[in-house]
Amino acid sequence: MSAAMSPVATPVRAALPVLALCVLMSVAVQASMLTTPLLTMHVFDGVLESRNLETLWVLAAAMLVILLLGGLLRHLRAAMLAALSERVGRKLELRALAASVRVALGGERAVAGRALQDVAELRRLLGGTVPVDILDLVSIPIALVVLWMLHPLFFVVALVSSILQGLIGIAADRATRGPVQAAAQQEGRGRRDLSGQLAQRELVLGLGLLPVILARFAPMQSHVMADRGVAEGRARALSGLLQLAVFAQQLATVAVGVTLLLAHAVSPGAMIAAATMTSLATQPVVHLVSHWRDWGDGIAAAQRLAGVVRRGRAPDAVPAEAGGPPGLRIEGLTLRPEGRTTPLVAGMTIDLPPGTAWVVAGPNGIGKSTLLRAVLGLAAPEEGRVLLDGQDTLRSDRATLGPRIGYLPQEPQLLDGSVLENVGRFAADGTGDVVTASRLVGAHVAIGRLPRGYESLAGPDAGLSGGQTRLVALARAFHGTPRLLVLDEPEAGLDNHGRATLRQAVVRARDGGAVVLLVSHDPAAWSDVADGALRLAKGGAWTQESMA
Ligand SMILES: Nc1ncnc2c1ncn2[C@@H]1O[C@H](COP(=O)(O)OP(=O)(O)OP(=O)(O)O)[C@@H](O)[C@H]1O
Repeated sequence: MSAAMSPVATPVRAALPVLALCVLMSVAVQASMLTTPLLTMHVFDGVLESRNLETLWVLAAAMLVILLLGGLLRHLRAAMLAALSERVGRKLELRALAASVRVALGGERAVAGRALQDVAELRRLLGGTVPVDILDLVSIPIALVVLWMLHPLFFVVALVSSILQGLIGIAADRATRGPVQAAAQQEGRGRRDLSGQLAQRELVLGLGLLPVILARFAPMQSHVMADRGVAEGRARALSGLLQLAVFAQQLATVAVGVTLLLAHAVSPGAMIAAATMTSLATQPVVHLVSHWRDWGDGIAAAQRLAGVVRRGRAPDAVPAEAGGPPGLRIEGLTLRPEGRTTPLVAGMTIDLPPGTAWVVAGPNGIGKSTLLRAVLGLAAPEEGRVLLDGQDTLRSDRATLGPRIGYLPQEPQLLDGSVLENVGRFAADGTGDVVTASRLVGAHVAIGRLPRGYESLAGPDAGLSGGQTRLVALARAFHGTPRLLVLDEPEAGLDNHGRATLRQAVVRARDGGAVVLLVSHDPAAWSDVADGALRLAKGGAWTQESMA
């Protein structure tokens, strides 16, 4: 398996012992199936000649027992493969989700949904008939050995046919994979665009945009159908070719058998056994080719997942630097998001000690929010690093760093759960802390007015107003005693009283030893609270100004 597939290969590697057992079971299952033609041969050659019915019954009973055992093993193997696919699927799901959340930071918001669909696709593939068919391919070498023992010419016919069928299988993969992948990509893109646009339901209906959006979706769907049609056509043609190859093999085996029989080189039983064995051994190849769509979609899903997991790999966490400066150190930071020629921030180096507050200022679109995200370790810089109390925020264990940070994004959102859980960051206890944080930012009264107070539901579909959402999110930012408080335009939507309360909350956090960084379009209004301003300008220029 290639390096690109390694994120998928790793959980599969962990399952190797079980897979090895499944291979052994497959050998036994196939051997049991291939025993039948051999016993039939004995019936033909031995029983018919000796007319000994007792031998016939013994052979029949032996055949029955072997077939029953084979069936039992087949059943056991199916159960083991199902459990294995479930386990691999669960591991993949967690990896894919964690990675897709990190990929989504770069702006690909729908990536998590797609990744989950891909895991489901892969689960279907692993839990379906394809792994069984692949394992059953062991029938081919077993049959080849037995055919060699019956007569080398049977072996040659089977070998040539197996190679031919294998080549047809590979051709089927090559011919169908491209169009299947193209169709899946188009479909994914189209669905993402459509669901993104339809999420703005009021806008879409209000402005009468639905017909336009659906009209744009239709041609994309027909491209998908066309790609799938091409793949289906090719697969049908190759499947027909495969059937032909199987018939040709059976005919060749019978022809060789009759020739050898006439030359007294084999017995009639051996000829029948060779023909039956040949068709049994080719069954898994025929199945694999006829299930082209399953493995085509599955492989495409695995490749997409591998891409997401690779792109979303968390940077290796490094321990905090012993003797690192307390507070926030921004060291040689250059930010240049993908696709930009000029940096948003160039070579920023500053120390912001604990117990200080700073306003980040600059015109619209200059890079203020991006700087805050880089400080939090959410956006990777082109150069430089950010240390919070000596801990690199990008290369850190987020579960440890998270509780030390308070963050109000520019467009705050709440997660599905109660207001209490949202403010308290889903910690098991700490109602007191939640109320303290809510009081501090002036959210307590507004929360009290909600139908179920702190137990009211929050989250995207809970129906909280924009103002209520901002207040709850502000309380969440101040919850606990964050060492770093990052607030992106915290005054937005607040009235004069709200602003005054927010100011007091910032003073409390600052005096409690936090470093506060806040974006404001009116830095002068913070002059009595902030120690200074970081001003961003065009081309990555920046200045640090004192407000004292
Ligand atoms: N991940 C990214 N990929 C590409 N471009 C990005 C990325 N992140 C930010 N940008 C671009 O960087 C620029 C600065 O955006 P940012 O939101 O940081 O500005 P801002 O100063 O906070 O703006 P505003 O005051 O309007 O909120 C924008 O042009 C934005 O499109």
